[in-house]
Amino acid sequence: MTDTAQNPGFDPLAGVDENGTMAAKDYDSILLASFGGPEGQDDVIPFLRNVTAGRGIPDERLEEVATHYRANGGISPINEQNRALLEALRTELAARGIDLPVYWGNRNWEPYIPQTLEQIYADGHRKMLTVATSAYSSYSSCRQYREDLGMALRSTGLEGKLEADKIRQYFNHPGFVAPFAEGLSAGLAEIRAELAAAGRADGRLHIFFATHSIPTSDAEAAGPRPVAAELQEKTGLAPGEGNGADVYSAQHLDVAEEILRRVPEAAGIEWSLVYQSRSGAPHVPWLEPDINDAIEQLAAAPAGADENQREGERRGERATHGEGSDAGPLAGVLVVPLGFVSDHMEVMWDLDTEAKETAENLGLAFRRTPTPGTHPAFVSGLVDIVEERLGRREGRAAVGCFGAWNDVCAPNCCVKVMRDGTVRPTVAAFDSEVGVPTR
Ligand SMILES: CC1=C(CCC(=O)O)c2cc3nc(cc4[nH]c(cc5[nH]c(cc1n2)c(C)c5CCC(=O)O)c(CCC(=O)O)c4C)C(CCC(=O)O)=C3C
Ligand SMILES: [Fe+2]
Repeated sequence: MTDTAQNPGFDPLAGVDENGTMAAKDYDSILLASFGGPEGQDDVIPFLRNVTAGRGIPDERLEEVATHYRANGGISPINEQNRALLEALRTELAARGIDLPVYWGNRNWEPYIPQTLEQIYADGHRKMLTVATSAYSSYSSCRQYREDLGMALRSTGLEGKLEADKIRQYFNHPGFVAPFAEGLSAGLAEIRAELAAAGRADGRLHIFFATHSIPTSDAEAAGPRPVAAELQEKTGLAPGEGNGADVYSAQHLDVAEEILRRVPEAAGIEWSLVYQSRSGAPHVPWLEPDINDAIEQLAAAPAGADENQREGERRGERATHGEGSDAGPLAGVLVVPLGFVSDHMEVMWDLDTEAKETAENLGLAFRRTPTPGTHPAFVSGLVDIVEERLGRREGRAAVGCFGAWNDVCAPNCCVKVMRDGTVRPTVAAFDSEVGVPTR
C-alpha cells in the first residue's frame, strides 16, 4: 500500500479504516490551502502562467481571462476572502478553546504552499491538517490539493518529517449547505418582489445551480470508482454528460436537492445543474451545458417543450427538474453558485457579469445568491470537521445521500496522468507518495 521507506518518520496511513476514515490525531497546526490570485496588474500574466502550466489552455483564453482580472485592477478578490476566512477560523477555534495556529498557502500565488510548509516546520510543528477552499471531488478540487502538498513535501525536503493530512471534501456538510439555502430563500423573495413591481408577479422562474465545468475525463476519474459505477447503474447513463452519472456532478445534484429541501418556498420551481468557466481547447469535451447557453435555450423554448426538458424526462428528470415550466414564458433566473466557496473571480465575472448580461439581454430578471464566504455556519462547519479529526467530536455530520466523504482517498481517486506519463506524489490517499508511471 504505502511506501513507508520514503516516509521514515511515520506511517501516514496509521489508523485508517477501509472506508478511508482516519483515526483522530493530535494535530499541531492547520493549513488553509487555496487557489491564490494576483494582487496587482503585474501579477496577472505570471499568475495565469502558474495556473495553466502544461495544461494546453489556448492563448486566446488566457488573454480573455486576463481582461477579467485587469478590469478589477489586476486584483483577484480571492486573497482578501481567504484573509477573512483565516481570521474567522482563528476566532472560531479560539472560541472553542482549540489552540492551533492557522497558516495560509496557495497553489498559484504567494504565499505558496511550499514556503508555508517550511514556515510550519520551522515553527516546530510536525502534524498538520489541511483545510482546502474546495468542497467537491475532482482533480482540480481535491486531488490537485493533495498533489500540491505531496510535491511541496518533496521540493522542501520535508517528506517524512512533516505529517500532512487533509480534511474530507465537505460539499455535503450541513455548514456548507446552510448558507446556500439561506441565500436561495432570500434571493427568491427578492426576485419575486422585483417581478411583482414590474407587474409580472406570476412570472415563471428557473433556478440554475452553477458550478465550475471540468473536462469530462476529469469528471469520469472523480471520486472512488465503485461509487461512480453505482451511479451509472442507477441512472443508466454514461458519465461525463453533466447528467449526474459522474461523481462530481452527482455530488452537486445531491447538494442542490438538499438546498431545495431546506427552502420550501422553492417547491415547484424548475431547476437544473449548469456549468461555467470552461477553459480547455474546443476539441476537448468539458461538462455541459454552459450556463449562458442554458439561459438562452430556456428563454427561447416554449415552456415545457425544450430540448433540455425532453432530455430530462428521458433521463429520469436529471437535466431539468420541477413543475413550474407550464406557467408561461420565462421571467427570471436565480443562480445558486453551489460549486464555490467564496465570491472570487469565477463568480464575479462569469456569473455576475457574463451570465447576468445574457439574462438581461433576454429581458429576464437575474439574481445570484451568495457563496458561503465567512458565513458563521460555514466557518463553524469547518471547525466541526477539524474537531472530528482531533477526536473532539462524535459522529461525522453529512446531509444528502452519500454520507460523510472519506478523509483518505481511494487509489487513483481523481487521478490525472501528466503529459510525461507520470502521476504526481500526493498525500491523504491509500496510494500516497507514489510518483511513478501508472499507465
Ligand atoms: C473545479 C474548479 C474549481 C472549483 C473548485 C475550487 O475552488 O478549487 C476552480 C476554481 C477556481 N479557478 C480559478 C481560476 C482559474 N481557473 C483556471 C482554469 C481551470 N480551472 C479548473 C477547474 C476549477 N477551478 C480547470 C479544470 C481549469 C483548466 C486548467 C487546469 O486544469 O488548471 C484558470 C486559467 C484560465 C482559465 O482558463 O480560466 C484560472 C485563472 C479560481 C481563482 C479565482 C480568482 O482569482 O478569484 C478559482 C477559485
Ligand atoms: Fe479525490
